[in-house]
Amino acid sequence: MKYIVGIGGMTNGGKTTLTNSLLKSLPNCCVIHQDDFFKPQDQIAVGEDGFKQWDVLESLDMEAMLSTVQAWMISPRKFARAHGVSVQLDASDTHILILEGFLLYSYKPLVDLYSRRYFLTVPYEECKWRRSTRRYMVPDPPGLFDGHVWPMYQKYKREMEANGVEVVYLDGMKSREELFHQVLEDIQNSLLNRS
Ligand SMILES: Nc1ncnc2c1ncn2[C@@H]1O[C@H](COP(=O)(O)OP(=O)(O)O)[C@@H](O)[C@H]1O
Ligand SMILES: O=C(O)c1ccc[n+]([C@@H]2O[C@H](COP(=O)([O-])O)[C@@H](O)[C@H]2O)c1
Ligand SMILES: [Mg+2]
Repeated sequence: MKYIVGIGGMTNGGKTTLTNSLLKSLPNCCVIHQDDFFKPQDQIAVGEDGFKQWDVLESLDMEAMLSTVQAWMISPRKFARAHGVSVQLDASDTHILILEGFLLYSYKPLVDLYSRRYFLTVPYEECKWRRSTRRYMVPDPPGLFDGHVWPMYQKYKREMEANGVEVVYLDGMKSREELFHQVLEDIQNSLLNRS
Protein backbone atom coordinates (compact mmCIF):
# COMPACT_ATOMS: atom_id res chain seq x y z
CA MET A 1 0.00 0.00 0.00
CA LYS A 2 1.17 3.51 -0.83
CA TYR A 3 0.16 6.22 1.60
CA ILE A 4 0.90 9.94 1.14
CA VAL A 5 0.67 12.26 4.15
CA GLY A 6 0.68 16.05 3.87
CA ILE A 7 2.13 18.07 6.77
CA GLY A 8 1.05 21.52 5.63
CA GLY A 9 -0.02 24.80 7.11
CA MET A 10 1.41 28.17 7.96
CA THR A 11 5.02 29.17 8.16
CA ASN A 12 6.40 28.41 11.63
CA GLY A 13 3.42 26.27 12.54
CA GLY A 14 5.86 23.46 13.39
CA LYS A 15 5.68 21.44 10.15
CA THR A 16 9.36 20.54 9.86
CA THR A 17 9.67 19.69 13.57
CA LEU A 18 6.63 17.37 13.45
CA THR A 19 7.75 15.78 10.19
CA ASN A 20 11.19 14.94 11.56
CA SER A 21 9.63 13.18 14.57
CA LEU A 22 7.18 11.21 12.41
CA LEU A 23 9.95 10.11 10.06
CA LYS A 24 11.76 8.38 12.90
CA SER A 25 8.67 6.42 13.98
CA LEU A 26 6.94 5.38 10.77
CA PRO A 27 8.20 2.34 8.87
CA ASN A 28 9.33 2.64 5.24
CA CYS A 29 8.80 6.37 5.35
CA CYS A 30 10.31 8.88 2.92
CA VAL A 31 9.99 12.67 2.93
CA ILE A 32 9.86 15.46 0.36
CA HIS A 33 10.32 19.02 1.65
CA GLN A 34 8.60 21.72 -0.42
CA ASP A 35 11.26 24.24 0.69
CA ASP A 36 13.78 22.32 -1.44
CA PHE A 37 11.86 23.48 -4.53
CA PHE A 38 12.18 27.26 -4.15
CA LYS A 39 13.35 28.78 -7.42
CA PRO A 40 16.68 30.70 -7.44
CA GLN A 41 16.50 34.21 -6.03
CA ASP A 42 16.87 35.90 -9.42
CA GLN A 43 13.67 34.17 -10.62
CA ILE A 44 11.53 35.47 -7.76
CA ALA A 45 9.22 38.30 -8.84
CA VAL A 46 9.22 41.64 -7.05
CA GLY A 47 5.72 42.85 -6.23
CA GLU A 48 4.25 46.33 -6.37
CA ASP A 49 4.84 46.36 -2.62
CA GLY A 50 8.60 46.14 -3.32
CA PHE A 51 8.94 42.70 -1.65
CA LYS A 52 10.30 39.62 -3.37
CA GLN A 53 7.25 37.37 -3.67
CA TRP A 54 8.57 34.24 -1.93
CA ASP A 55 5.24 33.12 -0.52
CA VAL A 56 3.39 32.48 -3.78
CA LEU A 57 3.08 29.20 -5.66
CA GLU A 58 5.03 30.63 -8.62
CA SER A 59 8.17 30.95 -6.46
CA LEU A 60 8.29 27.16 -6.23
CA ASP A 61 9.17 24.67 -8.97
CA MET A 62 6.04 22.61 -8.39
CA GLU A 63 6.52 20.60 -11.61
CA ALA A 64 9.83 19.34 -10.20
CA MET A 65 8.20 18.56 -6.87
CA LEU A 66 5.42 16.63 -8.64
CA SER A 67 8.01 14.64 -10.64
CA THR A 68 9.74 13.69 -7.39
CA VAL A 69 6.42 12.49 -5.93
CA GLN A 70 5.75 10.50 -9.12
CA ALA A 71 9.18 8.85 -8.84
CA TRP A 72 8.22 7.66 -5.36
CA MET A 73 4.81 6.44 -6.63
CA ILE A 74 6.43 4.40 -9.42
CA SER A 75 8.83 2.66 -7.04
CA PRO A 76 8.77 3.56 -3.33
CA ARG A 77 11.40 0.89 -2.69
CA LYS A 78 13.84 2.32 -5.21
CA PHE A 79 13.12 5.85 -4.00
CA ALA A 80 13.78 4.83 -0.38
CA ARG A 81 17.07 3.15 -1.28
CA ALA A 82 18.19 6.20 -3.30
CA HIS A 83 17.42 8.45 -0.32
CA GLY A 84 19.11 6.28 2.28
CA VAL A 85 15.87 5.08 3.91
CA SER A 86 16.08 1.47 5.11
CA VAL A 87 13.19 -0.64 3.86
CA GLN A 88 11.69 -3.30 6.12
CA LEU A 89 11.02 -6.57 4.35
CA ASP A 90 7.83 -7.43 6.21
CA ALA A 91 4.61 -8.80 4.78
CA SER A 92 2.55 -5.62 5.05
CA ASP A 93 4.49 -3.82 2.31
CA THR A 94 3.22 -0.42 3.38
CA HIS A 95 5.13 2.57 2.03
CA ILE A 96 4.60 6.06 3.40
CA LEU A 97 5.60 9.38 1.86
CA ILE A 98 5.42 12.63 3.85
CA LEU A 99 5.13 15.87 1.89
CA GLU A 100 5.99 18.83 4.08
CA GLY A 101 5.53 22.50 3.27
CA PHE A 102 3.56 25.73 3.48
CA LEU A 103 1.71 25.50 0.13
CA LEU A 104 0.93 21.81 -0.19
CA TYR A 105 -2.76 22.06 -0.99
CA SER A 106 -2.80 24.86 -3.55
CA TYR A 107 -1.25 23.03 -6.52
CA LYS A 108 -3.99 21.17 -8.38
CA PRO A 109 -1.98 18.16 -9.68
CA LEU A 110 -0.94 17.24 -6.13
CA VAL A 111 -4.09 17.91 -4.19
CA ASP A 112 -5.87 14.59 -4.80
CA LEU A 113 -2.80 12.42 -4.21
CA TYR A 114 -2.88 12.71 -0.42
CA SER A 115 -4.31 9.98 1.79
CA ARG A 116 -4.39 12.47 4.68
CA ARG A 117 -3.86 16.26 4.74
CA TYR A 118 -2.81 17.92 8.01
CA PHE A 119 -2.76 21.70 8.45
CA LEU A 120 -0.86 23.31 11.34
CA THR A 121 -1.83 26.76 12.58
CA VAL A 122 -0.81 29.08 15.41
CA PRO A 123 -2.22 32.54 16.21
CA TYR A 124 -0.85 35.56 14.29
CA GLU A 125 1.26 36.89 17.22
CA GLU A 126 2.90 33.52 17.85
CA CYS A 127 3.60 33.03 14.15
CA LYS A 128 5.18 36.48 13.85
CA TRP A 129 7.28 35.93 16.96
CA ARG A 130 8.50 32.47 15.88
CA ARG A 131 9.30 33.84 12.41
CA SER A 132 11.39 36.67 13.94
CA THR A 133 13.62 34.03 15.58
CA ARG A 134 14.28 32.17 12.30
CA ARG A 135 17.07 32.75 9.77
CA TYR A 136 16.16 31.69 6.24
CA MET A 137 18.59 31.26 3.33
CA VAL A 138 17.40 34.71 2.30
CA PRO A 139 16.79 36.74 5.48
CA ASP A 140 13.39 38.47 5.79
CA PRO A 141 13.62 42.23 5.06
CA PRO A 142 11.84 44.50 7.59
CA GLY A 143 8.06 44.46 7.13
CA LEU A 144 7.97 41.24 5.07
CA PHE A 145 5.82 39.35 7.55
CA ASP A 146 2.95 41.85 7.68
CA GLY A 147 3.40 43.07 4.10
CA HIS A 148 3.69 39.74 2.30
CA VAL A 149 3.94 36.51 4.34
CA TRP A 150 0.74 36.86 6.42
CA PRO A 151 -1.51 38.23 3.61
CA MET A 152 -0.40 35.42 1.26
CA TYR A 153 -1.01 32.81 3.96
CA GLN A 154 -4.55 34.13 4.41
CA LYS A 155 -5.19 34.28 0.65
CA TYR A 156 -4.10 30.67 -0.03
CA LYS A 157 -5.96 29.35 3.01
CA ARG A 158 -9.16 31.09 1.89
CA GLU A 159 -8.77 29.59 -1.60
CA MET A 160 -8.12 26.13 -0.18
CA GLU A 161 -11.29 26.34 1.90
CA ALA A 162 -13.33 27.74 -1.01
CA ASN A 163 -12.14 24.81 -3.15
CA GLY A 164 -13.42 22.37 -0.53
CA VAL A 165 -10.02 20.76 0.12
CA GLU A 166 -10.47 18.57 3.19
CA VAL A 167 -7.79 19.00 5.85
CA VAL A 168 -7.28 17.94 9.46
CA TYR A 169 -6.46 21.13 11.37
CA LEU A 170 -3.76 20.81 14.05
CA ASP A 171 -3.24 23.27 16.91
CA GLY A 172 0.43 24.25 16.63
CA MET A 173 0.29 25.66 20.18
CA LYS A 174 0.23 22.14 21.58
CA SER A 175 3.59 20.76 22.71
CA ARG A 176 5.83 19.05 20.19
CA GLU A 177 5.25 15.73 21.99
CA GLU A 178 1.47 16.06 22.03
CA LEU A 179 1.33 16.90 18.33
CA PHE A 180 3.64 14.02 17.50
CA HIS A 181 1.56 11.47 19.42
CA GLN A 182 -1.74 12.83 18.07
CA VAL A 183 -0.64 12.61 14.44
CA LEU A 184 1.22 9.32 14.79
CA GLU A 185 -1.86 7.70 16.32
CA ASP A 186 -4.14 9.19 13.67
CA ILE A 187 -1.93 7.90 10.84
CA GLN A 188 -1.68 4.45 12.42
CA ASN A 189 -5.48 4.25 12.80
CA SER A 190 -6.03 5.39 9.25
CA LEU A 191 -3.53 2.79 7.98
CA LEU A 192 -5.33 0.05 9.94
CA ASN A 193 -8.66 1.06 8.41
CA ARG A 194 -7.22 0.71 4.94
CA SER A 195 -5.48 -2.64 5.34
N1 LIG B 1 4.86 22.51 19.14
C1 LIG B 1 5.72 23.54 19.23
N2 LIG B 1 5.68 24.38 20.28
C2 LIG B 1 6.54 25.43 20.37
N3 LIG B 1 7.48 25.72 19.44
C3 LIG B 1 7.57 24.91 18.37
C4 LIG B 1 6.70 23.79 18.20
N4 LIG B 1 7.02 23.18 17.03
C5 LIG B 1 8.04 23.89 16.51
N5 LIG B 1 8.39 24.92 17.29
C6 LIG B 1 9.42 25.94 17.05
O1 LIG B 1 8.86 26.89 16.14
C7 LIG B 1 9.81 27.24 15.13
C8 LIG B 1 9.30 26.81 13.77
O2 LIG B 1 9.24 25.37 13.72
P1 LIG B 1 9.38 24.59 12.34
O3 LIG B 1 9.14 23.16 12.65
O4 LIG B 1 10.64 24.96 11.67
O5 LIG B 1 8.12 25.22 11.58
P2 LIG B 1 7.74 25.28 10.03
O6 LIG B 1 8.49 24.20 9.32
O7 LIG B 1 6.25 25.07 10.02
O8 LIG B 1 8.11 26.66 9.58
C9 LIG B 1 11.13 26.57 15.55
O9 LIG B 1 11.86 27.48 16.33
C10 LIG B 1 10.66 25.38 16.38
O10 LIG B 1 11.62 24.98 17.33
O1 LIG C 1 14.33 28.32 1.75
C1 LIG C 1 14.51 29.37 1.10
O2 LIG C 1 15.36 29.47 0.18
C2 LIG C 1 13.65 30.57 1.42
C3 LIG C 1 13.96 31.79 0.87
C4 LIG C 1 13.15 32.86 1.16
C5 LIG C 1 12.04 32.70 1.97
N1 LIG C 1 11.76 31.50 2.50
C6 LIG C 1 10.56 31.37 3.35
O3 LIG C 1 10.32 30.02 3.69
C7 LIG C 1 9.00 29.97 4.20
C8 LIG C 1 8.49 28.56 4.14
O4 LIG C 1 9.20 27.74 5.03
P1 LIG C 1 8.63 27.40 6.48
O5 LIG C 1 9.55 26.34 7.00
O6 LIG C 1 8.69 28.68 7.28
O7 LIG C 1 7.23 26.94 6.26
C9 LIG C 1 8.20 30.95 3.35
O8 LIG C 1 7.32 31.70 4.18
C10 LIG C 1 9.28 31.83 2.69
O9 LIG C 1 9.07 33.22 2.93
C11 LIG C 1 12.54 30.45 2.23
MG1 LIG D 1 9.91 24.32 7.73
